[in-house]
Amino acid sequence: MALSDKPVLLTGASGTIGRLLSVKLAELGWTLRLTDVVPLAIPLPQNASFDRVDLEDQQAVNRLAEGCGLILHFGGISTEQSFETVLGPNLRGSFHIYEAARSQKARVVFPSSVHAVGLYERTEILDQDCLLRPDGYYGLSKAYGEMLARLYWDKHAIESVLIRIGSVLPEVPDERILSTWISHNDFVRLIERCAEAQHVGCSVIWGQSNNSRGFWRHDARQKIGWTPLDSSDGQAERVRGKVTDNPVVERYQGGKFIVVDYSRADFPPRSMFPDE
Ligand SMILES: NC(=O)C1=CN([C@@H]2O[C@H](COP(=O)(O)OP(=O)(O)OC[C@H]3O[C@@H](n4cnc5c(N)ncnc54)[C@H](O)[C@@H]3O)[C@@H](O)[C@H]2O)C=CC1
Ligand SMILES: O=C(O)[C@H]1OC(=O)[C@H](O)[C@@H](O)[C@@H]1O
Repeated sequence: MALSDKPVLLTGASGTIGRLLSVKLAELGWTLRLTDVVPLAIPLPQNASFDRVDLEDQQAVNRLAEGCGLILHFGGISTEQSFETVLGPNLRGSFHIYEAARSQKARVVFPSSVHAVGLYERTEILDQDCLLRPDGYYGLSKAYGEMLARLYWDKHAIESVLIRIGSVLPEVPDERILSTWISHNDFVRLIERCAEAQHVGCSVIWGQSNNSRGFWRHDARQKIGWTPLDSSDGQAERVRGKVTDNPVVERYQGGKFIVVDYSRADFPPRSMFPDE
C-alpha cells in the first residue's frame, strides 16, 4: 500500500513546483488536496480540491490535513528575503505542518534547499551529514525545517524525507546549475518514491539529477529506492560561459542568493584558525 492511496495534501500548489506536481501526480491517479495563499493558476486537476489557506493559520492547516497520510510541503517563501518576511510562512508555517502531521501520523516531504548549504565553496563535495551552512535567512529557514523534521522523528516517530533540492527547472540556464539541476521527471519520480517507500525514518536526499558536475554524494536514495535517470551533462556546451561577473556569487554553491546583504570585507574570507 502506498501513502498516495489516501488523499495527499500539497501546500504551495500555485507555485512553480506545486503546479508541476499538481498536474503530474493527478495524472498518476492521486487524490490531491491542494492549497496555497494565492489562487491556483491552472485548471483544477482531476480528483483534486483547492483551498486558499495561509500556512500561518494553524486551524485551517489542521483541517486540510485531516485524513491525509502524506503531506508534500512546498508552500512558503522560496527566495532570499528579510528575516521578518521568512519567519511566518517558513518557520511558523512549517511548525503548523509538523503539528498537523503529528495529529494524522502522516509522512512529510520537506523541500530543503541548496541554500541550506549555500556557503560551501563549489570545489567541495558534500555528504548528507555535513554541517549546514545556510547562505541567508531563507537558507536558515530550511535548516530549521530540517531540524524540525528530525525533532518530530526522534520525539514523535513522524517520518520525513528532506529533499535538499538544487534547481528544479525544465532546462539548465547557466554554468552553476549544471551542478544543481534536477529534471522534472527525476523530481516527480522522487516524489512517487516518497509515497511508496515503506520506511523512510528521517531521510536526507540530495535533489539533483545524475550530473557529473554535482556538488553532492551519499544520501538515502538507495533506502527509498530512487535513482535519477537524467543528467545535465548534455547541456554543458549550450551554457558554457554563462556566469556572472561577481566573484562571491561564483565561489559558492548557493550562487546569487549569497550577495543579498553580504558584508564580509575580507574576500576571499580568511580561514577560521589562520595559524593551523
Ligand atoms: N524551485 C526550486 O528549484 C527549489 C525549490 N525549493 C523549495 O521548494 C518549495 C517550492 O518551490 P517553488 O515552487 O519554486 O516556489 P514558489 O515560490 O514558486 O512557490 C511557493 C508557493 O508557496 C506559497 N506561499 C507562500 N507563503 C505562503 C503562506 N504563508 N501560506 C500559504 N502558501 C504560501 C506561494 O504563494 C507560492 O505559490 C519552496 O519551499 C522552496 O523553498 C527548494 C530548492 C529549490
Ligand atoms: O538556487 C537555486 O537554483 C534554487 O534554490 C532555491 O532554493 C529556490 O527556491 C529556487 O528558486 C532557486 O532556483
